[in-house]
Amino acid sequence: MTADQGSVGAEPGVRFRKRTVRDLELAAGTPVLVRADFNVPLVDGLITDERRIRAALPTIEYLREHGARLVLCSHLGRPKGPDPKTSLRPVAERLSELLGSEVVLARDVAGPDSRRAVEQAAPGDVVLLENLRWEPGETANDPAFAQRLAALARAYVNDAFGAAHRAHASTAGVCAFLRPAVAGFLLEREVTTLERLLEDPPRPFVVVLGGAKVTDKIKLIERFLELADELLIGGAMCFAFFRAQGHATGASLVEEEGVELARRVLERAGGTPCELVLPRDLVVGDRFAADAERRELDGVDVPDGWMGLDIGPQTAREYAERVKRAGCVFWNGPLGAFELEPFAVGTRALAEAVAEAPGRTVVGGGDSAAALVAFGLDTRVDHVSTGGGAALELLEGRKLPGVEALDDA
Ligand SMILES: Nc1ncnc2c1ncn2[C@@H]1O[C@H](COP(=O)(O)OP(=O)(O)O)[C@@H](O)[C@H]1O
Ligand SMILES: O=C(OP(=O)(O)O)[C@H](O)COP(=O)(O)O
Repeated sequence: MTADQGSVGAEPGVRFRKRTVRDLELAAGTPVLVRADFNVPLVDGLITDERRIRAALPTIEYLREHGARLVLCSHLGRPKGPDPKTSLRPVAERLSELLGSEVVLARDVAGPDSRRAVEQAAPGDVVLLENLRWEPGETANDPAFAQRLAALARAYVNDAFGAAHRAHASTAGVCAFLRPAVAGFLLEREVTTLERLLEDPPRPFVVVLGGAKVTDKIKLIERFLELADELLIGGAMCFAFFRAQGHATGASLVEEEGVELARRVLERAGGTPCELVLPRDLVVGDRFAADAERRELDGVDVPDGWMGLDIGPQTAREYAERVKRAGCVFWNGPLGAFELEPFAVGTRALAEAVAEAPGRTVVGGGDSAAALVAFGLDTRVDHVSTGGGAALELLEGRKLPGVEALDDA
């Protein structure tokens, strides 16, 4: 419906169990270590999607206004050690522009240059450490590295929702050495928005799941069969269901391991309050390519030599209608091979329906968020999560180490 990416605070009606930046008592110049998720996509050194940087601004601005010295840190990519290609310099430059003041990029990760930069910073200044993953102690959650990070500041704020499912030195280990340890506004918003889907969703609650693999999403499917009113399935994942039902799947991407899981889901769905909905028609191609021959099938039996690459027009219309009637919609995973223009129609129709839906709309990160951005519709959804894996783990009911480590409210 409308964008709330800039809004801060817990989702109304949901209590956040952790202390937040609002609970910090900050004297002028207090150094605060802020873990953000600036893991943004880069092409030739240029940031192609800056939503994660913008989403961190409310916490950064709040701390600056309260006179803190900010010590920002993040990972970028999965480097095995220091590598200029994964430097946070492009992030420091973009953040400087967005804040309208210089962000000093330290040359190391909590080493002598970081310490010097923090010492020289004035109240309201921002220092960004280099890529946390240049240090092996980060992913190993090494206490010695966590202690080095902690020594840079007198309070810790975690605002890195996208990395909250990682038990790393900067997301979890550091809290053993640095208190208070509180959540930033983004982390609070993400957790409470997603938890509300599990606790008290406006009804009817319609969930749309797509993507490649049933095995990736099986826990989510099982959870939503108990919680949602309607569960609409799309993407290559539906071929495991069709195979389990005995339909021909041609050359479609079928995950063998997923077929048995899909069979179990189909058996269980009858005994739940949720309506499980599969596509009624499909678009097929003669190969996985943008210039493939494209055909619309009136049904779901895929002929030999063809592969299902999108939901068909009847299914797209039906899913759009269900989404528009929903009190609340959660969408994760594209409904077809949306990177290939001829097979993006179903995913685009769903994205448009989510944008137009009058109910509450929440989109998980990953490819569905990328699709929304590509279609220019991301600002018309109530909440687009900045986390892919983190959002799914939270919705599966798993505890996020980056949240658990913080001070209880
Ligand atoms: N019918 C299909 N055939 C082949 N690939 C598909 C099909 N539907 C979706 N995909 C692919 O699935 C990928 C996304 O799957 P996944 O990573 O599970 O989603 P997400 O990142 O949203 O969780 C996309 O690259 C998309 O091209
Ligand atoms: O981009 C991220 O994950 P996501 O693609 O699941 O949203 C996070 O920054 C976590 O990165 P990681 O999966 O390398 O730990």
